[in-house]
Amino acid sequence: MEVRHATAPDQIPGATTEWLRRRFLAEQLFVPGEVRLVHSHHDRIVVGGAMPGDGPLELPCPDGLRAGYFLERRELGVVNVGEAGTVTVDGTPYELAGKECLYAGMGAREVTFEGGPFYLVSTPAHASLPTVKATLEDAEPVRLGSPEGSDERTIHKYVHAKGIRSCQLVLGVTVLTPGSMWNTMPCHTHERRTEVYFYFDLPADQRVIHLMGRPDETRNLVVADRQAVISPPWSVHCGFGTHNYSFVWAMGGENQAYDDMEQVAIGEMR
Ligand SMILES: O=C[C@H](O)[C@@H](O)CC(=O)C(=O)O
Ligand SMILES: [Zn+2]
Repeated sequence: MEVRHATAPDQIPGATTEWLRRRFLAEQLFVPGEVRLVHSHHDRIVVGGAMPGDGPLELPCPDGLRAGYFLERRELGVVNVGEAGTVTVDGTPYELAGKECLYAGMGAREVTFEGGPFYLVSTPAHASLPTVKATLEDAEPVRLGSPEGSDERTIHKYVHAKGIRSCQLVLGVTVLTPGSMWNTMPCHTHERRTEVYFYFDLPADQRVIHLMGRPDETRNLVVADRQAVISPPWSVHCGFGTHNYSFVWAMGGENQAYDDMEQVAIGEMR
């Protein structure tokens, strides 16, 4: 498991492209036959990729977690970012089609993956909540954006206060309509939550230009398919693609009501 230490906004002026990418971008989460994990000390979010090879793959418990098993004091969100797949939690199989989600609660001892591949997000947990699967339709799709703003998209909220219950995880999938390229504009910060964007369904030769940093000191990361960007509470997170795409957004922190949200007017951005 790779460790990413916490960062502060005063590190951004003067930061090189390479420094920003090492701190905030997870480039290689998907390797056949492996579960790859990245632990950010921002809200202790762990993100990862599980890409089964020939046989099923088991969720490991990396030494760095200092736990008896992965979900001993954590909860987990899984999204199938590929084709058909199965996630088995303590012997119960859950079939997930592309973009479908499974929440596994604290205390589940064995999680195995077949097919997929699967994107993983885990946050610390204090209570054991039921393991639940949801389809895109279960997530009550919300249409946002307009053709004029080049940001028509559908938001599917999976894990949140009125959806699948969790201790702190909030997670969903946003699908851009062909012809649209922008997500999350006007952008925002949320002081009580760290968020990770995982971009997928992007052709291999296309990129998303992801904007991060304080609203008045932004930087960009050029992101390829199946890469994730860690957004600390002080950072904006938004982007535009050279092609339409989808992304999983997931948050950890103490706020699930979204009332820590600070909207940024487009004209305030620098
Ligand atoms: O805090 C909320 C998150 O940044 C996302 O839900 C935003 C998003 O999916 C979008 O506007 O497309
Ligand atoms: Zn956000």
